[in-house]
Amino acid sequence: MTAEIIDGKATAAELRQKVADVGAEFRQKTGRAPGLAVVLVGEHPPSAAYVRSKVKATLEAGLQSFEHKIPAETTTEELLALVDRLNADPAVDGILVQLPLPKHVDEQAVLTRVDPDKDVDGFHPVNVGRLSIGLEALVPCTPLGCLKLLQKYVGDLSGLEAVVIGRSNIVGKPMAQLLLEANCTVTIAHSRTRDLPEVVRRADIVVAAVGRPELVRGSWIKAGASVIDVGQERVEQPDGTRKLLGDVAYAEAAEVAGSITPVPGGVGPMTIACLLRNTAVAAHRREGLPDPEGL
Ligand SMILES: Nc1nc(=O)c2c([nH]1)NC[C@@H]1CN(c3ccc(C(=O)N[C@@H](CCC(=O)O)C(=O)O)cc3)C=[N+]21
Ligand SMILES: [Mg+2]
Repeated sequence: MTAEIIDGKATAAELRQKVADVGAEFRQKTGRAPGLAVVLVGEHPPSAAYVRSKVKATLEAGLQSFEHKIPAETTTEELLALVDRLNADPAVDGILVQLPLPKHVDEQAVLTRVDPDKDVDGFHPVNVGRLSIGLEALVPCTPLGCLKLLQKYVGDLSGLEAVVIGRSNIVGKPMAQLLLEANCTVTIAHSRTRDLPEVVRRADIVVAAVGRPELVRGSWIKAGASVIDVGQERVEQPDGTRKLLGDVAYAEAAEVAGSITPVPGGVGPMTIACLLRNTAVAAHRREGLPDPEGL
């Protein structure tokens, strides 16, 4: 058996097109396009590359982009002052502070300063709490993208066994909340889990988000399961080239899984599309308009 490939790139392109349509309609109603502010502190090359692709996607969807590149030496106080200005700016519907922040910056203070209504990353404690009690919230982009892929490729998730590997605030925990909301039976596994292979073997849905290249082996996967791979690490190959690897040994897993995301071209593109989606949704809520349909 060979797994169906879950095409994150194509699904993300569809979502981005919907955001573009919804954004154009929003502009007709309000006289402005939804706006996303991205804050990049310092020059960490991978972060700079991610920010470039976010800005490009924002502009391609016809949204307004506000880019703030500030020096690595910026203090917590200065960063809080920038967030305050973005919170007060009526043209800004979404604020994303690119992580990781430099070590001297109080990351939690910065994330908690973002207006929860503009928190398109869904990292503010108010949005975390709202998600956990089933209220309308802005939901973190990576787990939201994973859920959308599962809904498209699996359909109704009700009653399925889901195992999330990884317990980060950015992916693992919100992913578990979303799967629970979708009526899955959810297990969160992590580095201290005893007999991880045996835990994963009972899963109909596996979400791997640990950041350990090819940790999850094909022999861990139940036949027909759906596998979502959030990992992406650049790993040097024997021939000296660098390859992007996920948390799942793809070739092995694809022989047993029912469906699986590739790396690249799986979860990554959905993260960016969901960022645009969250910006459009935040813009509608801020203007008192009903949530756009089909996003
Ligand atoms: N406040 C904040 N919000 C984030 O959402 C956030 C962040 N900080 N910091 C860094 C991580 C990482 N991240 C990715 C987004 C897209 C791809 C992506 O599109 N990846 C491509 C491959 C890209 C490549 O080749 O390197 C793919 O999977 O096909 C990857 C990683 C968002 N992040
Ligand atoms: Mg973890």
